[in-house]
Amino acid sequence: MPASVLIVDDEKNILLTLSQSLQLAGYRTELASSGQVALDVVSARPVDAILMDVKMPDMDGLTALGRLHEMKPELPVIMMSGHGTIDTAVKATQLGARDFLEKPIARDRLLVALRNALKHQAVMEELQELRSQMSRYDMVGGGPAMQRIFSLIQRTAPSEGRVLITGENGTGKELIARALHQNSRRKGAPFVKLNCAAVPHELIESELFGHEKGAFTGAVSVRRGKFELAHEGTLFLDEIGDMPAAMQAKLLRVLQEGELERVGGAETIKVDVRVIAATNKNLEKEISGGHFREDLYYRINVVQIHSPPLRERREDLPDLIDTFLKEACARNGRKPLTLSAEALSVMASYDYPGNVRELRNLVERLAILCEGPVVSGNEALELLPRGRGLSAPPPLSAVPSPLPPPLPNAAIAASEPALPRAPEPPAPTGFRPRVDRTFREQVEDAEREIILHALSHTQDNVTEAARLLDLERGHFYKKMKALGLRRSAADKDPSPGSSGD
Ligand SMILES: Nc1ncnc2c1ncn2[C@@H]1O[C@H](COP(=O)(O)OP(=O)(O)OP(=O)(O)O)[C@@H](O)[C@H]1O
Repeated sequence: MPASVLIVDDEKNILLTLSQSLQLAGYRTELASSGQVALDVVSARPVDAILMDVKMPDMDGLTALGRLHEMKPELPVIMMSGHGTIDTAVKATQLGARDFLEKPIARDRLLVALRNALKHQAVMEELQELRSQMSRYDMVGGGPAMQRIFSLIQRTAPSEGRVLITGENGTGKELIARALHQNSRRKGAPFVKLNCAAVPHELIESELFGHEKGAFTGAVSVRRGKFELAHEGTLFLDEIGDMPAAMQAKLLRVLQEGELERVGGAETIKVDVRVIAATNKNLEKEISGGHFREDLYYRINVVQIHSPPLRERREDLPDLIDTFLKEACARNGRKPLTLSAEALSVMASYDYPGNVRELRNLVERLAILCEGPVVSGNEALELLPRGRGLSAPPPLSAVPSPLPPPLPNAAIAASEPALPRAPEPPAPTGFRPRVDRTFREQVEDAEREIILHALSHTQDNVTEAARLLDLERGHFYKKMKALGLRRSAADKDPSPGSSGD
């Protein structure tokens, strides 16, 4: 549909001439003989742009412009005047006019001004839509990759289609899964998450399907699994590429038939769950290597959303940094910080192997350590891990900075409370600090490692393992439970209940 232009002038001839020119150029026109009539038209029906004279009896153009701007700040208005002075033009711009034309008006100049005003308007509307999508999905990023993701979320969320989200760690896969749930008809029901890589293989079935009382050692009461908990809602299976083969077959059955049995149970339970899965692995490679079932892959991969690494969408960095900086400053009770152009270019030269999660942590660190109010290039430089991931040398010479250098990992470890002494201290087996998992997740990983190591050292004797780590036996049990570890059949201890915890 052609754009509609409201022309406002008290001189009939001008109204008719301008209207003719615009109609010839393909616009629809409406005519108003005064500022008041223009206000009435705009409040009655939509117009796309206004062309308005300054000098009119009753209500002059500038007064009408001020009122219009209050009513519809986004509506583009082009002012025109036969006695245009610089002052009037400046005033009109201050009141929100998009352009100012001098009478007599050259047709070409008029058409260019109108085209520009409408184009500007379209861009603003697009930006507005993007902003509202971003706040709707709790995700930041206006670049083409994020726009593609928003559009896929918008089209997929209302359906029942299963979605496979792929991408490196920390790229926002869980946020996408949550956005899909929040924008689906299931949003009133639970969103339940299971990280398949974080649960020991022998526990994953009972985590997903639940268990009956006495199903195995430690199953002291009936427990509903994640599928039951997610009934009528969404189950997010993170790191599905790490699901053990036996479990993949069982998952396939639930996806095909919508029913399951709890571990140790005979009753068949019907579930209505939308499954969204995520992985940082290449599942096609996993299939060729015999580690992932092809039939399961096709079941979970109805729609695929790929979340690219941050280094491939650097255009999102300014928005992400700005958002995280505002959040971090508010959280740490300090005045808002801004980034200098040098700091931004330093931050943009880093590759972020831990993706958005790593960026968020670095920005938090900036908010805590920088003096402000503007972060300098050197402060940003000091913040980045040295010698890792820089895609190009930062454009600054490394001069001394007011910031302390980043804490080496050893120093961080040294500032943590030391583990209790034990007669034969078991060392964590394979834990390495990572930037792609949160602090809490890494501490839990380390705790799980320590406990499993102690248990293997004592042939699963819990009392002995707790003693070795200098922990209360009851506390040791609680920790195991919180970390998703269960006592194995080999555990020769009496039940934790008998210890009174
Ligand atoms: N587009 C985004 N806008 C705002 N925050 C984001 C965005 N993408 C990721 N984040 C933030 O980055 C962190 C990691 O995101 P998320 O947990 O969704 O990533 P993930 O890909 O699921 O990671 P993992 O594979 O390690 O589970 C979170 O703090 C999240 O809020």
